[in-house]
Amino acid sequence: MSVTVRVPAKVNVQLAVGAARPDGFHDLANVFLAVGLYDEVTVTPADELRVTCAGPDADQVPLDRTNLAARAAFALAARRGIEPAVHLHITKDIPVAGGMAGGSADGAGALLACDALWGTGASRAELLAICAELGSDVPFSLVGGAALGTGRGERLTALEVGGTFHWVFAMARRGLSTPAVFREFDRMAEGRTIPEPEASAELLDALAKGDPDALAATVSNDLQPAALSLFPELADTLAAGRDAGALTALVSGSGPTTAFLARDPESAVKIADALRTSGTCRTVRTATAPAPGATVTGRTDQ
Ligand SMILES: C[C@@](CO)(OP(=O)(O)O)[C@H](O)COP(=O)(O)OP(=O)(O)OC[C@H]1O[C@@H](n2ccc(N)nc2=O)[C@H](O)[C@@H]1O
Ligand SMILES: Nc1ncnc2c1ncn2[C@@H]1O[C@H](COP(=O)(O)OP(=O)(O)O)[C@@H](O)[C@H]1O
Repeated sequence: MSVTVRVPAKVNVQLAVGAARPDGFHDLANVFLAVGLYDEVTVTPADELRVTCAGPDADQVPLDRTNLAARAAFALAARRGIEPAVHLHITKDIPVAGGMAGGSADGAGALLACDALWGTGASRAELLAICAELGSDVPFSLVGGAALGTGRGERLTALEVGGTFHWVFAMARRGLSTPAVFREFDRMAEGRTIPEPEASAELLDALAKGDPDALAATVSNDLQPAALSLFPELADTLAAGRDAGALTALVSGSGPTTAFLARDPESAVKIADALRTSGTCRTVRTATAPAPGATVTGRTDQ
Protein backbone atom coordinates (compact mmCIF):
# COMPACT_ATOMS: atom_id res chain seq x y z
CA MET A 1 0.00 0.00 0.00
CA SER A 2 1.40 3.44 -0.86
CA VAL A 3 0.34 6.99 -1.71
CA THR A 4 2.42 9.42 -3.81
CA VAL A 5 1.90 13.18 -3.77
CA ARG A 6 3.53 15.71 -6.10
CA VAL A 7 4.20 19.24 -4.80
CA PRO A 8 5.49 22.35 -6.62
CA ALA A 9 8.22 24.86 -5.82
CA LYS A 10 7.44 28.58 -5.52
CA VAL A 11 8.83 31.93 -6.50
CA ASN A 12 7.81 35.11 -4.65
CA VAL A 13 6.86 37.76 -7.21
CA GLN A 14 6.40 40.26 -4.39
CA LEU A 15 7.93 39.93 -0.95
CA ALA A 16 7.21 43.00 1.16
CA VAL A 17 8.72 42.62 4.64
CA GLY A 18 7.63 44.55 7.71
CA ALA A 19 9.56 45.19 10.91
CA ALA A 20 10.55 42.26 13.17
CA ARG A 21 7.68 41.25 15.48
CA PRO A 22 8.11 40.42 19.16
CA ASP A 23 7.96 36.70 18.27
CA GLY A 24 10.91 37.09 15.89
CA PHE A 25 8.86 36.67 12.72
CA HIS A 26 8.13 39.45 10.23
CA ASP A 27 4.74 40.42 8.85
CA LEU A 28 4.73 39.98 5.11
CA ALA A 29 2.82 40.76 1.97
CA ASN A 30 4.03 37.64 0.20
CA VAL A 31 2.77 37.03 -3.35
CA PHE A 32 3.51 33.37 -4.01
CA LEU A 33 3.48 31.83 -7.47
CA ALA A 34 3.80 28.04 -7.75
CA VAL A 35 6.20 26.92 -10.49
CA GLY A 36 6.44 23.61 -12.31
CA LEU A 37 9.45 22.13 -10.49
CA TYR A 38 8.28 19.34 -8.22
CA ASP A 39 9.22 17.12 -5.30
CA GLU A 40 7.36 13.85 -4.80
CA VAL A 41 6.61 12.26 -1.45
CA THR A 42 5.65 8.57 -1.28
CA VAL A 43 4.34 7.16 1.98
CA THR A 44 4.14 3.43 2.78
CA PRO A 45 3.38 1.63 6.05
CA ALA A 46 6.53 0.64 8.02
CA ASP A 47 7.52 -0.57 11.51
CA GLU A 48 8.43 2.97 12.54
CA LEU A 49 8.82 6.37 10.94
CA ARG A 50 11.77 6.70 8.62
CA VAL A 51 12.71 9.14 5.86
CA THR A 52 14.73 8.51 2.71
CA CYS A 53 15.55 10.94 -0.06
CA ALA A 54 16.76 10.62 -3.64
CA GLY A 55 17.83 13.30 -6.11
CA PRO A 56 20.82 15.51 -6.94
CA ASP A 57 20.71 17.43 -3.60
CA ALA A 58 19.65 14.44 -1.46
CA ASP A 59 22.83 14.51 0.66
CA GLN A 60 21.83 17.96 2.01
CA VAL A 61 18.42 16.81 3.26
CA PRO A 62 18.15 15.85 6.97
CA LEU A 63 16.65 12.35 7.37
CA ASP A 64 15.85 12.66 11.07
CA ARG A 65 12.76 14.03 12.82
CA THR A 66 13.63 17.60 11.81
CA ASN A 67 12.73 16.78 8.20
CA LEU A 68 9.54 18.68 7.43
CA ALA A 69 7.96 15.55 5.93
CA ALA A 70 8.57 13.67 9.21
CA ARG A 71 7.24 16.62 11.23
CA ALA A 72 4.08 16.62 9.11
CA ALA A 73 3.48 12.90 9.69
CA PHE A 74 4.03 13.34 13.46
CA ALA A 75 1.67 16.33 13.58
CA LEU A 76 -1.22 14.54 11.86
CA ALA A 77 -0.68 11.30 13.82
CA ALA A 78 -0.62 13.20 17.14
CA ARG A 79 -3.96 14.83 16.33
CA ARG A 80 -5.49 11.39 15.69
CA GLY A 81 -3.72 9.58 18.56
CA ILE A 82 -2.04 7.11 16.19
CA GLU A 83 1.56 6.03 15.62
CA PRO A 84 3.18 7.57 12.52
CA ALA A 85 4.56 4.18 11.44
CA VAL A 86 5.42 5.05 7.86
CA HIS A 87 8.28 5.20 5.42
CA LEU A 88 8.42 8.62 3.75
CA HIS A 89 10.41 8.65 0.53
CA ILE A 90 11.19 12.04 -1.01
CA THR A 91 12.13 12.32 -4.67
CA LYS A 92 13.78 15.72 -4.60
CA ASP A 93 13.97 18.00 -7.62
CA ILE A 94 13.51 21.35 -5.81
CA PRO A 95 16.88 22.86 -4.79
CA VAL A 96 17.66 22.58 -1.07
CA ALA A 97 17.94 25.84 0.94
CA GLY A 98 17.30 27.69 -2.31
CA GLY A 99 14.39 29.99 -1.45
CA MET A 100 11.98 27.82 -3.44
CA ALA A 101 10.23 26.21 -0.45
CA GLY A 102 11.45 22.66 -1.09
CA GLY A 103 11.24 21.61 2.55
CA SER A 104 7.78 23.18 2.80
CA ALA A 105 6.73 21.23 -0.30
CA ASP A 106 7.79 17.98 1.36
CA GLY A 107 5.89 18.90 4.54
CA ALA A 108 2.68 19.61 2.63
CA GLY A 109 3.18 16.51 0.47
CA ALA A 110 3.74 14.19 3.44
CA LEU A 111 0.68 15.60 5.18
CA LEU A 112 -1.60 14.99 2.21
CA ALA A 113 -0.09 11.55 1.60
CA CYS A 114 -0.48 10.44 5.24
CA ASP A 115 -4.04 11.76 5.30
CA ALA A 116 -4.84 9.61 2.25
CA LEU A 117 -2.94 6.52 3.51
CA TRP A 118 -4.51 6.59 6.99
CA GLY A 119 -7.95 7.61 5.74
CA THR A 120 -7.87 10.42 8.30
CA GLY A 121 -10.37 12.49 6.34
CA ALA A 122 -8.90 15.78 7.56
CA SER A 123 -10.72 18.83 6.22
CA ARG A 124 -8.91 21.37 4.06
CA ALA A 125 -9.06 23.81 7.00
CA GLU A 126 -7.41 21.29 9.37
CA LEU A 127 -4.71 20.46 6.81
CA LEU A 128 -4.01 24.19 6.36
CA ALA A 129 -3.82 24.70 10.15
CA ILE A 130 -1.26 21.87 10.46
CA CYS A 131 0.69 23.35 7.54
CA ALA A 132 0.83 26.73 9.27
CA GLU A 133 2.23 25.06 12.43
CA LEU A 134 4.97 23.45 10.33
CA GLY A 135 6.19 26.68 8.68
CA SER A 136 5.16 29.98 7.14
CA ASP A 137 5.47 28.71 3.55
CA VAL A 138 3.87 25.29 4.02
CA PRO A 139 0.19 26.30 3.53
CA PHE A 140 1.04 27.71 0.10
CA SER A 141 2.75 24.46 -0.94
CA LEU A 142 -0.57 22.72 -0.27
CA VAL A 143 -2.72 25.11 -2.30
CA GLY A 144 -0.37 26.11 -5.18
CA GLY A 145 -1.48 28.39 -8.01
CA ALA A 146 -0.94 31.95 -6.85
CA ALA A 147 -1.82 33.46 -3.49
CA LEU A 148 -1.19 36.45 -1.27
CA GLY A 149 0.24 35.41 2.09
CA THR A 150 -0.19 37.81 4.99
CA GLY A 151 0.71 37.50 8.68
CA ARG A 152 4.03 35.62 8.52
CA GLY A 153 2.93 34.39 5.08
CA GLU A 154 0.63 31.61 6.31
CA ARG A 155 -2.74 33.40 5.87
CA LEU A 156 -3.61 32.89 2.22
CA THR A 157 -5.92 34.57 -0.25
CA ALA A 158 -6.05 32.87 -3.65
CA LEU A 159 -5.14 35.07 -6.61
CA GLU A 160 -6.27 34.95 -10.20
CA VAL A 161 -3.64 34.29 -12.88
CA GLY A 162 -4.67 35.04 -16.47
CA GLY A 163 -1.95 33.23 -18.40
CA THR A 164 1.21 31.16 -18.33
CA PHE A 165 4.48 32.76 -17.20
CA HIS A 166 7.83 31.40 -18.42
CA TRP A 167 10.61 31.33 -15.84
CA VAL A 168 14.27 30.41 -15.69
CA PHE A 169 15.89 29.54 -12.36
CA ALA A 170 19.61 29.58 -11.62
CA MET A 171 20.64 27.45 -8.67
CA ALA A 172 23.61 28.75 -6.69
CA ARG A 173 26.68 26.81 -5.61
CA ARG A 174 25.74 27.06 -1.92
CA GLY A 175 22.57 27.62 0.12
CA LEU A 176 21.43 30.58 2.23
CA SER A 177 19.74 30.20 5.60
CA THR A 178 16.30 31.85 5.74
CA PRO A 179 16.71 33.08 9.39
CA ALA A 180 20.16 34.50 8.51
CA VAL A 181 18.69 36.48 5.59
CA PHE A 182 15.89 37.90 7.81
CA ARG A 183 18.56 38.82 10.43
CA GLU A 184 20.56 40.61 7.74
CA PHE A 185 17.36 42.41 6.67
CA ASP A 186 16.93 43.60 10.30
CA ARG A 187 20.57 44.68 10.50
CA MET A 188 20.31 46.67 7.27
CA ALA A 189 16.99 48.20 8.42
CA GLU A 190 18.40 49.51 11.73
CA GLY A 191 17.49 53.16 12.27
CA ARG A 192 14.94 53.18 9.43
CA THR A 193 11.16 53.16 9.75
CA ILE A 194 9.84 50.05 8.01
CA PRO A 195 6.40 50.56 6.41
CA GLU A 196 3.57 48.04 6.86
CA PRO A 197 3.89 45.45 4.08
CA GLU A 198 1.23 45.84 1.42
CA ALA A 199 0.49 43.93 -1.79
CA SER A 200 0.95 45.98 -4.96
CA ALA A 201 -2.33 46.50 -6.84
CA GLU A 202 -0.38 46.83 -10.12
CA LEU A 203 1.33 43.49 -9.54
CA LEU A 204 -1.93 41.69 -8.74
CA ASP A 205 -3.40 43.19 -11.91
CA ALA A 206 -0.40 41.99 -13.98
CA LEU A 207 -0.88 38.46 -12.62
CA ALA A 208 -4.62 38.54 -13.31
CA LYS A 209 -3.97 39.67 -16.89
CA GLY A 210 -1.18 37.14 -17.44
CA ASP A 211 0.95 40.04 -18.75
CA PRO A 212 4.70 39.29 -18.43
CA ASP A 213 5.84 42.86 -19.20
CA ALA A 214 3.55 44.31 -16.54
CA LEU A 215 4.62 41.62 -14.07
CA ALA A 216 8.30 42.31 -14.80
CA ALA A 217 7.73 46.01 -14.11
CA THR A 218 6.15 45.36 -10.71
CA VAL A 219 8.02 42.41 -9.09
CA SER A 220 9.89 43.23 -5.87
CA ASN A 221 11.71 41.43 -3.10
CA ASP A 222 12.60 43.27 0.11
CA LEU A 223 14.93 40.40 1.09
CA GLN A 224 17.03 40.80 -2.05
CA PRO A 225 19.47 43.41 -0.64
CA ALA A 226 20.01 41.18 2.42
CA ALA A 227 20.56 38.07 0.25
CA LEU A 228 23.02 40.03 -1.95
CA SER A 229 24.81 41.35 1.12
CA LEU A 230 25.39 37.75 2.33
CA PHE A 231 26.05 36.39 -1.18
CA PRO A 232 27.42 39.24 -3.37
CA GLU A 233 28.23 36.94 -6.34
CA LEU A 234 24.48 36.63 -7.00
CA ALA A 235 24.67 40.08 -8.64
CA ASP A 236 26.72 38.48 -11.46
CA THR A 237 24.05 35.83 -12.04
CA LEU A 238 21.30 38.47 -12.10
CA ALA A 239 23.31 40.53 -14.61
CA ALA A 240 23.96 37.49 -16.85
CA GLY A 241 20.23 36.73 -17.08
CA ARG A 242 19.31 40.37 -17.72
CA ASP A 243 21.93 40.60 -20.48
CA ALA A 244 20.40 37.50 -22.09
CA GLY A 245 17.01 39.21 -22.40
CA ALA A 246 15.18 38.44 -19.15
CA LEU A 247 12.25 40.83 -18.63
CA THR A 248 13.27 40.96 -14.99
CA ALA A 249 15.73 39.20 -12.70
CA LEU A 250 15.30 38.76 -8.96
CA VAL A 251 16.31 36.65 -6.00
CA SER A 252 13.67 34.02 -5.18
CA GLY A 253 12.47 34.64 -1.61
CA SER A 254 15.42 34.47 0.80
CA GLY A 255 17.60 33.10 -2.03
CA PRO A 256 20.06 32.16 -3.24
CA THR A 257 18.17 30.83 -6.27
CA THR A 258 17.75 33.61 -8.84
CA ALA A 259 14.64 33.85 -11.00
CA PHE A 260 14.33 35.28 -14.52
CA LEU A 261 11.05 36.06 -16.24
CA ALA A 262 11.04 35.39 -20.00
CA ARG A 263 8.61 36.72 -22.59
CA ASP A 264 8.06 33.29 -24.21
CA PRO A 265 9.46 29.71 -24.18
CA GLU A 266 12.08 30.51 -26.86
CA SER A 267 13.43 33.41 -24.85
CA ALA A 268 13.49 31.20 -21.72
CA VAL A 269 15.71 28.67 -23.54
CA LYS A 270 18.04 31.47 -24.66
CA ILE A 271 18.32 32.89 -21.13
CA ALA A 272 18.90 29.41 -19.70
CA ASP A 273 21.71 28.72 -22.22
CA ALA A 274 23.37 32.05 -21.45
CA LEU A 275 23.20 31.41 -17.70
CA ARG A 276 24.69 27.91 -18.16
CA THR A 277 27.67 29.28 -20.06
CA SER A 278 28.09 32.30 -17.74
CA GLY A 279 29.80 30.19 -15.07
CA THR A 280 27.90 32.15 -12.40
CA CYS A 281 25.68 29.33 -11.11
CA ARG A 282 25.50 25.58 -10.45
CA THR A 283 22.51 24.49 -12.53
CA VAL A 284 19.76 26.13 -14.54
CA ARG A 285 16.14 25.05 -15.00
CA THR A 286 13.17 26.37 -16.91
CA ALA A 287 9.61 26.08 -15.57
CA THR A 288 6.18 27.53 -16.20
CA ALA A 289 3.74 29.04 -13.71
CA PRO A 290 1.21 28.77 -12.23
CA ALA A 291 1.47 25.12 -11.15
CA PRO A 292 -1.14 23.18 -9.15
CA GLY A 293 -0.66 22.61 -5.41
CA ALA A 294 -0.02 19.28 -3.66
CA THR A 295 -1.77 16.53 -5.66
CA VAL A 296 -2.12 12.78 -5.14
CA THR A 297 -0.54 11.28 -8.29
CA GLY A 298 -0.30 7.61 -7.35
CA ARG A 299 -1.89 5.05 -5.07
CA THR A 300 -1.28 1.29 -4.77
CA ASP A 301 -3.28 -1.17 -2.69
CA GLN A 302 -0.56 -3.86 -2.47
C1 LIG B 1 11.40 33.86 2.95
C2 LIG B 1 10.25 32.93 2.57
C3 LIG B 1 9.40 33.64 1.52
O1 LIG B 1 8.35 32.85 1.05
O2 LIG B 1 10.65 31.67 2.08
P1 LIG B 1 12.05 31.11 1.46
O3 LIG B 1 12.43 32.05 0.38
O4 LIG B 1 13.07 31.06 2.56
O5 LIG B 1 11.74 29.73 0.91
C4 LIG B 1 9.38 32.61 3.82
O6 LIG B 1 8.93 33.77 4.44
C5 LIG B 1 10.08 31.71 4.82
O7 LIG B 1 9.16 30.75 5.19
P2 LIG B 1 9.59 29.37 5.92
O8 LIG B 1 10.85 28.84 5.27
O9 LIG B 1 8.40 28.49 5.96
O10 LIG B 1 10.00 29.92 7.31
P3 LIG B 1 9.63 29.43 8.79
O11 LIG B 1 10.08 28.01 8.94
O12 LIG B 1 8.25 29.77 9.15
O13 LIG B 1 10.60 30.38 9.62
C6 LIG B 1 12.00 30.23 9.58
C7 LIG B 1 12.64 31.50 10.12
O14 LIG B 1 12.52 32.55 9.12
C8 LIG B 1 12.24 33.79 9.74
N1 LIG B 1 10.92 34.28 9.27
C9 LIG B 1 10.11 33.48 8.52
C10 LIG B 1 8.89 33.95 8.06
C11 LIG B 1 8.52 35.27 8.42
N2 LIG B 1 7.36 35.77 8.03
N3 LIG B 1 9.35 36.04 9.18
C12 LIG B 1 10.54 35.57 9.59
O15 LIG B 1 11.29 36.29 10.26
C13 LIG B 1 12.29 33.55 11.23
O16 LIG B 1 13.62 33.80 11.64
C14 LIG B 1 11.96 32.07 11.35
O17 LIG B 1 12.52 31.49 12.51
N1 LIG C 1 12.26 17.85 3.38
C1 LIG C 1 13.24 18.76 3.41
N2 LIG C 1 13.85 19.13 2.29
C2 LIG C 1 14.84 20.07 2.33
N3 LIG C 1 15.29 20.65 3.43
C3 LIG C 1 14.71 20.33 4.58
C4 LIG C 1 13.65 19.39 4.61
N4 LIG C 1 13.24 19.29 5.86
C5 LIG C 1 13.99 20.13 6.58
N5 LIG C 1 14.89 20.76 5.83
C6 LIG C 1 15.87 21.77 6.31
O1 LIG C 1 15.38 23.06 5.92
C7 LIG C 1 16.41 23.89 5.37
C8 LIG C 1 15.78 24.83 4.32
O2 LIG C 1 15.37 24.05 3.26
P1 LIG C 1 14.45 24.46 2.02
O3 LIG C 1 13.03 24.37 2.38
O4 LIG C 1 14.92 23.59 0.90
O5 LIG C 1 14.88 25.94 1.70
P2 LIG C 1 14.14 27.34 1.65
O6 LIG C 1 13.52 27.56 3.00
O7 LIG C 1 15.23 28.29 1.32
O8 LIG C 1 13.13 27.25 0.55
C9 LIG C 1 17.43 22.89 4.82
O9 LIG C 1 18.74 23.39 4.85
C10 LIG C 1 17.27 21.68 5.72
O10 LIG C 1 18.18 21.71 6.80
